[in-house]
Amino acid sequence: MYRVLTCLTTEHDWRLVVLAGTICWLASAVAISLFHRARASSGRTRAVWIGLDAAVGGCGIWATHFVAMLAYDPGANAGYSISITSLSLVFAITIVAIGLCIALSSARQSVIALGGAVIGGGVAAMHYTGMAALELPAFIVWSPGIVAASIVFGSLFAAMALLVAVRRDNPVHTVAATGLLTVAIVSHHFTAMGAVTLVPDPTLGSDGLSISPTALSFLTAVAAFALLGLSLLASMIDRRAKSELHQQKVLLDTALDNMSQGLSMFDADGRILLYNDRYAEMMGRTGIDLQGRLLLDVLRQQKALGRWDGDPDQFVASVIAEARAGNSVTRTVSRNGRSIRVVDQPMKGGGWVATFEDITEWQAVQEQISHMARHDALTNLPNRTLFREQLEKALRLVRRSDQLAVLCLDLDHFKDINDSLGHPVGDALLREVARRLGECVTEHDTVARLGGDEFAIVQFCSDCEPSAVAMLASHVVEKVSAPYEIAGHQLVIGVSIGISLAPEDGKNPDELLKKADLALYRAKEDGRGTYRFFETGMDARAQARRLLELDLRAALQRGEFEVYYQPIRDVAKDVVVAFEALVRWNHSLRGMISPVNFIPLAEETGLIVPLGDWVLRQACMDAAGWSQDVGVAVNLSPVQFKNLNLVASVKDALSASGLPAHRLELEITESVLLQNTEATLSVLHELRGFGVKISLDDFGTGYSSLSYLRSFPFDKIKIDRSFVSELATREDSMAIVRAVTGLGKSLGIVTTAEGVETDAQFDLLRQEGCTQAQGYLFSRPRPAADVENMLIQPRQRLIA
Ligand SMILES: Nc1nc2c(ncn2[C@@H]2O[C@H](COP(=O)(O)O[C@H]3[C@@H](O)[C@H](n4cnc5c(=O)[nH]c(N)nc54)O[C@@H]3COP(=O)(O)O)[C@@H](O)[C@H]2O)c(=O)[nH]1
Repeated sequence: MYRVLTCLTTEHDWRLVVLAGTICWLASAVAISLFHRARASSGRTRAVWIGLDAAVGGCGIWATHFVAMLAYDPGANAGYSISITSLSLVFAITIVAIGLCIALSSARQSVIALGGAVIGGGVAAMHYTGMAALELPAFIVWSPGIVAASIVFGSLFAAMALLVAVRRDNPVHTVAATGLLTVAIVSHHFTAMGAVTLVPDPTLGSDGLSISPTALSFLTAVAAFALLGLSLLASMIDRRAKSELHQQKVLLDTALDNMSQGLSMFDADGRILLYNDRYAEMMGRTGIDLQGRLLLDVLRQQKALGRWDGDPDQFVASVIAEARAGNSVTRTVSRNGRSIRVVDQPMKGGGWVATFEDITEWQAVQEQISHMARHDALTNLPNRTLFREQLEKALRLVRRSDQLAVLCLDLDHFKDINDSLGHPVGDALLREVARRLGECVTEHDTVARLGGDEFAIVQFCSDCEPSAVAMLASHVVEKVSAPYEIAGHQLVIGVSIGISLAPEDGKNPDELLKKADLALYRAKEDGRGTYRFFETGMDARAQARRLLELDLRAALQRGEFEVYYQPIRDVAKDVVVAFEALVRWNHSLRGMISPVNFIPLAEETGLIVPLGDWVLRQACMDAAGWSQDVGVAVNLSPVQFKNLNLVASVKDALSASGLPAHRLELEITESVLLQNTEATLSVLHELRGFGVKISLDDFGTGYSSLSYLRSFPFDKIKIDRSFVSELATREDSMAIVRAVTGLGKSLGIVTTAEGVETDAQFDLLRQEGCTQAQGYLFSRPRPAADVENMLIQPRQRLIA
């Protein structure tokens, strides 16, 4: 130890020692920093960092040595062999590289310490080779103990330096590791120098290929500083780039971890490069290490655990092929009862990015929307759209031995129930009808609600009896017609059914529905509450109906209508007190057409409005010219009440004819009061307000006739002829007539019996105190020209 200190204090120039120490510190700082870079990277990048670190470290050690040698005064002129000096540099770089490789090969402390010790060995190898390059007129005698100590110091401190460096890549540890590595090099050098004893020998000297210590040291110092400076700069740039990269990674991780979607990125071989937790969670891959693994391995593992049931090889091969072809693929998979939409988007270089979205709720909403678009909200039955689809499907499947029938259903007089009892009752009734229809069919059949009170059934039946459709239809009629108990009301409703059959009646939905509709129309015409199959003639009837409609429009223009009058007599006085105006159609080709054959069509088409207007004007005009001031009764259709001009039309008819308002009676049926009651009552009050009389026609045939009497102060009740015709034969009819006439008397309302055909009926009506009578007994409806005759010939039947 004393020898080492003596060498340091007496044989070295301190200024150069400080320079050597500075170079050594810088070289150590750069070497530690590059060591950190090498540790933070992998593969080829790591190899580059190791190479650079070895070069910098080796050069640093080498430069330190030769600057320190400049500080050494051996007492004689010295030179350095170029070849051995160069060899010492190669030793320094190579052995430092080996030490670094060892230290970076494992995370174990012992291996890292070994790597550090090898680096210390490299320092020693360089030093003693460098000393061998020294050319002096003397030879060196080495002190073995001190040589050994120098090697131990170098290796020990270098090992410690790496152990500190790997603890953490922060300034404190970096400075500590740098200090330890500096100590390793410096302690080794000066200890080794202490082992030297020079024995003068004038025969020894330079071989002429040596460089002077001053020149070598200067060049070494400059080169070392330049190299170290550049390396330090490279390391700093790298550190900054790494730091930015790290920040970006943190941002990326934050974004990935907070995404509602799952995401994973694969290279061209299907290796997982990146993924977020949501991906692992959605695909049931939590708890397994996914980073850097091949998707194929992951899927095989999942399959082995029973968590994936596909063919991993086939699946991965197809995904890779699609990515290579540059195709974007979307598919929906099911995991843990959830639906996941997966989109594979190809990347440059053959890899792909996969996004995973949980679409379970979205799918449920879509299904709900689709269900709503194809089902009726009230009954949850298929609507018209779905019905057509199912009919089309059934038609595609139908074979020769199958039977396919389309049944169109219409509830009889549903509107009356809906209007009189309110929509909630109507809705409940429709729901109950739907339920009953469901009970009538099999799982092969479809029941649909086409709208309002229209339903339809497709009966699909393989190898069944031809009568199966008829059986179904009559079962439906029976079932639907059974009484209902809804919101405290006892209701009865009938159903009419039209049936078409495939393929005989048609091969497409439109044809079949049209024909079932025609048959339905016939069922209604035939009294409702029944079913009818389509027959060829029905087409012709429909055609005739269409022609009638066209004719009806033209008839108004051509003036083919005529008003007939039927007298209404006062029972007590036995005189005509009014005439009912009844329209007739004097068709140019078909002769006289009864209103029962065209009024319903006129109402359906809206033509009743201009026609009714015309009758009103004509009746007022005719009545104004009669010789006696008797009344004139005009029928108003419910459709006319929907027309906002009704009051104005009545006023116009009166003012145009000059007929006093009190002579005009307007007859309305109960169905008028069923529709939009408030507005209807206000029109009735307005009409009555200027003196027109209002009569309630066909009394007793509706749902709640009595209640209508409370809703409006009618001037007259007309007892329906269905009661009058059975007056003499049915006690209940008699009771009804008695009740109505009694009611009229007590309310001060005139009662008119319609359809009086016999003296017996007339006598009974007189006995019951009925105010007025009308019917064939007195006269059939007659042309206007016969009115005067009817006025002067009381109770005499006029031959029609
Ligand atoms: N909105 C309008 N409706 C009108 C108009 N003109 C007629 N009608 C309605 O058409 C239905 C059929 O009328 P019509 O064939 O004229 O039959 C009337 C009488 O002929 C018939 N009647 C009269 N007495 C008897 C009888 O003794 N026996 C018997 N079998 N039938 C008889 O009754 C019809 C009159 O009924 P009502 O109107 O209820 O008083 C009919 O509903 C007419 O209302 C019109 O211009 N507008």
